[in-house]
Amino acid sequence: MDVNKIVNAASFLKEKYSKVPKIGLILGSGLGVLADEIIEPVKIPYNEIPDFPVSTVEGHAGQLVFGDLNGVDVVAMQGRFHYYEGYSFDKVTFPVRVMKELGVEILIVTNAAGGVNESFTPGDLMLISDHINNMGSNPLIGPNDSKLGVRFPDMSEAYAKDLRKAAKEIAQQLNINVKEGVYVGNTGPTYETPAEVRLLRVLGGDAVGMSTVPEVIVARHAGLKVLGISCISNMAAGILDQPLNHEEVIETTEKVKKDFLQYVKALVKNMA
Ligand SMILES: Nc1nc2ncn(CCNC(CO)CO)c2c(=O)[nH]1
Repeated sequence: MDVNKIVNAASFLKEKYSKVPKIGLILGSGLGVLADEIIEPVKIPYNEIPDFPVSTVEGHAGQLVFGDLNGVDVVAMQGRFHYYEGYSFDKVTFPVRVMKELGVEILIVTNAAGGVNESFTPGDLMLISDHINNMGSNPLIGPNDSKLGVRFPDMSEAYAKDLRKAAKEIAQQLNINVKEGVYVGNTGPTYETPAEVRLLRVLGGDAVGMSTVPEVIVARHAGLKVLGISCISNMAAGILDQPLNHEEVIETTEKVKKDFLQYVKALVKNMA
């Protein structure tokens, strides 16, 4: 990872938005609607930001949105980058490095995911308690730049306990039934097979997706606190014995957006 590119991109963005965002948000498939809630937004298309990739997936816009969300200065990624798009892990996680350089302290990462835990129902929100990196690689492989983080980062609390505790309390206050579980990150772009789902369940997985793990690894390397939320957009392969498709993912996230918006806005306010 080239530190000069991180500093250059951050300098470009600081010219556009002078405040220091405390919270960074990565909005998954169909969840970008949260960025539309940002007050006095400053929107910067990814293709204008030096060394930023561009999103190529339906349900992922392609812009950074700075502004006020429930009284807190935030920067939201309306559209994320995925390894399956052909981007390197460096490219996928570059926005997290830039968020750190901008002064972000807490990263809220969201995604749409398949339910591996058979007690889940499409439309559930799941607080991520931990993750399993099933992507066969790691964004930190290669020379370590100590200016960015330590060589061997601790991952025993990748998802901050205090933030998760507060998030569960807020869910109760809002009467939102939030699950909690382990997110498994696959490379994609294929959805998982029924046999893989059975393996992931044996391994302790509760939800499966194609993102989040690289961004969280880099966020922890950079010293950001992390809170993760999955929107269970369908059940994983073999559970309902029906084919999986991206259109269903988008449809389900559309159905849950009211609860999702209310919940994440309350979480942000609590982090002020
Ligand atoms: N069974 C299952 N359901 C899912 N819903 C969302 N995703 C995350 C992947 N999202 C892709 C394709 O929808 C777009 O980024 C998945 C997944 O990987 N598996």
